[in-house]
Amino acid sequence: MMNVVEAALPEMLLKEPPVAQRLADSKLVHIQPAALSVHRLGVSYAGRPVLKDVSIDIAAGHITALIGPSGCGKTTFLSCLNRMIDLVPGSRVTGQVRLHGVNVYDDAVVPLMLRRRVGMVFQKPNPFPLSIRKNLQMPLRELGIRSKGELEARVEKVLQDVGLWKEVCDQLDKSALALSGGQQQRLCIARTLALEPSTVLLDEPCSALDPISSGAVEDLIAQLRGDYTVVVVTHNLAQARRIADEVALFWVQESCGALVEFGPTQKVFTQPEHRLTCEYICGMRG
Ligand SMILES: Nc1ncnc2c1ncn2[C@@H]1O[C@H](COP(=O)(O)OP(=O)(O)OP(=O)(O)O)[C@@H](O)[C@H]1O
Repeated sequence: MMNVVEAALPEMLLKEPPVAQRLADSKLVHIQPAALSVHRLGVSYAGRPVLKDVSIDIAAGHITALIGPSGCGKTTFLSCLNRMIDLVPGSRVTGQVRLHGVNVYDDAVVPLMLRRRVGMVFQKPNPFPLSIRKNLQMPLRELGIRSKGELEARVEKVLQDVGLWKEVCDQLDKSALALSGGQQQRLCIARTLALEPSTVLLDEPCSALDPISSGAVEDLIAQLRGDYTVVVVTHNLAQARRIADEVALFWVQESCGALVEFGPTQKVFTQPEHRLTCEYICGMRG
């Protein structure tokens, strides 16, 4: 289901209306069932290939988990989806990533605009060293919201959305760094959601947290289903099984990361097609 923001997405990603018009005219912009369509993606760092020939369709509104042993290219894959990879010196990307039909590597796409639509949350919570309120007002101001009343209402809304409002409503002017790790991570997710993304990328969002905080963040991720397209890297297979609609297993093959298996979670965990998947989920490999 497309919301208004997604419907306007291609234009918002592009620098100039004439380019958007040209793409629309050439029928390159059209709605696809997949939110993200990755075709023959390859990545190298300083000439060393680390990911090869990955093709995958990520369904809109679903949660897709990326699993696999350390170094198989999960983070690299994730960072191609919103072009965070552009920030790594010496990185080179080949192939295509299409977001609702738009090639995100098109020259006309503005990476900063893309990253608003495709937000990212990292392993270690990274709130700004500012108050809780300011952490959220900053992205809201980026959206052009200036009215004090609207800013207050939006701050409350995103905190409600991540289940933090009751915990922090009487301490909004306290430093975000004084929150627990789990609260900081939920605040970082709130900060990402404040920019009204269509897609949220999460790179091992629970692995730096204690079990209780991890559970709270996991519950929050599960609640994003339907409203956002979510791609999450996790080493926690039980977590992938609990929250993901689809699972992608990556592996290092011939010294380079590759996609081994991709499919519905239930199928990957109970009837895997590949021996490596079977061995990995049974704990015999990886
Ligand atoms: N900035 C970089 N410069 C050079 N090589 C890199 C860089 N980032 C990652 N790599 C290499 O690319 C390969 C894939 O790394 P990546 O972090 O994507 O794997 P991963 O599956 O996410 O690993 P982990 O589960 O340990 O986080 C590894 O061999 C890694 O050493």
